Amino acid sequence: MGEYISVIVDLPVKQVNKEFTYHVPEEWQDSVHLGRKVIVPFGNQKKDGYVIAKKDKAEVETKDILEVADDIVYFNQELLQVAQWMAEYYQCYLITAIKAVIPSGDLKIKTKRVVELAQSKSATKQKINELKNRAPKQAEVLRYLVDHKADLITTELANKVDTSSGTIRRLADRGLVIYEKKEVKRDPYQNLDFDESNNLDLTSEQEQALNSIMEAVNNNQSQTFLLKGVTGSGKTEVYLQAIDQVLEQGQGAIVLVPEISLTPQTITRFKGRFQEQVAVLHSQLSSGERFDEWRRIKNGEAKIVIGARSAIFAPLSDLGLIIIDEEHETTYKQDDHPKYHAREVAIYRAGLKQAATVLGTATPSLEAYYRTQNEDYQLLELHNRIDDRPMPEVEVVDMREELNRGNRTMFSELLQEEITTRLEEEEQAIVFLNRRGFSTFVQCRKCGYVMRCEDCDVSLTYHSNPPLLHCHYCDHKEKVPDNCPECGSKYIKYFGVGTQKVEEQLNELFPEANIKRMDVDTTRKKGAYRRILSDFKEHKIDILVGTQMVAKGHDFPNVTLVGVVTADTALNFPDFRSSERTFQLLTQVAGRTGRGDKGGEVVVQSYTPEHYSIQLAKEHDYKSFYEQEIASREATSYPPFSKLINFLVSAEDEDKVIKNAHKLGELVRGKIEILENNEIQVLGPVQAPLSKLQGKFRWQLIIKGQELDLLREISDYAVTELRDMSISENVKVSVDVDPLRML
Ligand SMILES: Nc1ncnc2c1ncn2[C@@H]1O[C@H](COP(=O)(O)OP(=O)(O)OP(=O)(O)O)[C@@H](O)[C@H]1O
Ligand SMILES: [Zn+2]
Repeated sequence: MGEYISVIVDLPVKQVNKEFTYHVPEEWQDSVHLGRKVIVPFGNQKKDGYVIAKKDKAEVETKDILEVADDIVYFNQELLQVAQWMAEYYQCYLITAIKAVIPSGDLKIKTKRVVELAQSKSATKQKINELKNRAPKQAEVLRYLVDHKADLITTELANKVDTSSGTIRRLADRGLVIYEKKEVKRDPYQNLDFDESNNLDLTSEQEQALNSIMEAVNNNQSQTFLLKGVTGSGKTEVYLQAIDQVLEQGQGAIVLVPEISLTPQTITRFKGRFQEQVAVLHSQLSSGERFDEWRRIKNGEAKIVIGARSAIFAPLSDLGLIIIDEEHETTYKQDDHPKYHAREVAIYRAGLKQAATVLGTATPSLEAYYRTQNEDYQLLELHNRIDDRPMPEVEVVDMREELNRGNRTMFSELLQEEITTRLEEEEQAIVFLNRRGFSTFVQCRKCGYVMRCEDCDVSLTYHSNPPLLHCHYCDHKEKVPDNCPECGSKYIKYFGVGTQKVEEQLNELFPEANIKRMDVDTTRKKGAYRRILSDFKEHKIDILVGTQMVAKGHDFPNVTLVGVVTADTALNFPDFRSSERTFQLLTQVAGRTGRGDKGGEVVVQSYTPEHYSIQLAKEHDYKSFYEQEIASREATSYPPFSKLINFLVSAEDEDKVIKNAHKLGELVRGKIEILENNEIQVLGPVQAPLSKLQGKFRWQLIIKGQELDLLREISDYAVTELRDMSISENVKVSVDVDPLRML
């Protein structure tokens, strides 16, 4: 039985994107099965491969596998199905999808050599009596081992009884202790205390939401819910109690949060309720720590997984519930192959297991809310904040008028007044700006030349400490030139505002206040993020300045003011979702205030205050925003009224990129003609908005239509044809199904 196996070879190329059959020698036949990694002869090479099935016979002549790679079972049938679905839906190689699903990096089990008693306790006690006078230290060590179950290595044990390692060696020589290899679990949270928390009494809205979710869970229905709850309405408490009930039924749950919300506060809330049953997976863990958490999940020790996007692949055996918090966040979509969206993967996986999925947010993506309208998803709403706290008052300030009145600073009079009041009242404020650095571009005043990254077609951002120009796309850094590289003049000037400058100006205006900045630049060091947040919580900081990082997820009752320095940054992006992004971001950041009983206010500064995203965010009016936005999507037939595939053509040689992009366009249009379809639209090819990145020129092409299957057929055809042509050598064509960002 099962002499043969089907293997997916770890070589991401088109010709290899299929199953290969190998023979398994007798000695390995029991251990080699689905999910195991093997080493196989491939051509005249050795390659890794993953077993996706066992077979009794082979249709073709087969070779023997060379080796079994390790003793890890990387995936089961369920996760294989998820990978297969991803490969098909997002058009990538199966091996690429499989590798997204399994753990990567250092997959070694950490062990230590601990000292243990060689004989039974009663036998040892006898020896202690014999040794007591002759070798008192040796007796003490034995006594310690009788009394404690400690798993200590030699030096640790020697320390405990204040002796040297030699004592323990002598005991080993006498055959009284032995060394045992013991597994060590790397636990990234072992040094943290979690305050235990218990279920709160739910509000009636929370109760209703919970009941609907549990009805689906209890009936094994793979229903998707959209839990739309205003900021501070207690969505997290609903998740916690749903999970509690899922656990009681012996099932497990996955909770996805955006990487940026994976704050100590969030983890504490889950660990505080469920202790070591919670496993945490995110990119800041070492691969060893991640592997240990992965194994805790796999062997059933941890039944709740909280993590960023890729935690959707956690190897839980009996999945009952998936929660996706802040469902609208773009980080749920992966930028590299497989370019999956965690929400779609979640819904697929939940379908396999008859599990329920809950998408939670205050500002649903248009796609998700649309799906509640046609009853694909079930809508659950929390209209009110906990304790009926009012939504924060939002003031929109027209910065053009400020300038007319002679205010040349970046802060409106209103914002300055409000900050002053907060400081007097000993309350706290958050000041938000979605751009880091000091000045966002540097320009010669004489000739107008803007300093740009050589490898990316973007302007360089000036950072003040140390004074360097940074590329935010490739992390290249360079000195600020004394003279303009173009015309040689000395009139180099700094324009645009970043968080560093905001911090500096706030320090000038409010010298007595304690001001801290939180963005990528101040949180690089391990633990920095946690420290800033805990300082803010303990009110060691009065004003927290920052990017997205300050905008999301936090629950600080003493924050009574949020200032948005400019609301317009996202609006100017060339993307059909820019209004949606702006509305979401403003609503989220506004939601960080008024969470305690002191109320809260928001000051939003803008140069386009009349824009509906800003006006409706001010009114906390999602419904009107949705209606206005969905109408414009329908008129232009953008998602959710169509499906998109984006092709990105890139290479170091610009001419080649242009040629290939046009050829791709021809192939796509030709195929559409053959299909006699006049509904599918082709947009482009055009130069991508980010026209050069890390030394590569970029063009793009979008196809848009009702039926994704048709779009995929076109894409498959065009990409394969192009790949076979000689002009495409050294050119990369990357396919993105359901693209979220089109830069
Ligand atoms: N039923 C309840 N009774 C009392 N307090 C509650 C209840 N539910 C939640 N809370 C508290 O209300 C606060 C806000 O809740 P929570 O953070 O869960 O809201 P949220 O909807 O997830 O917020 P956001 O989307 O803004 O991050 C928290 O401090 C939470 O502990
Ligand atoms: Zn660059």
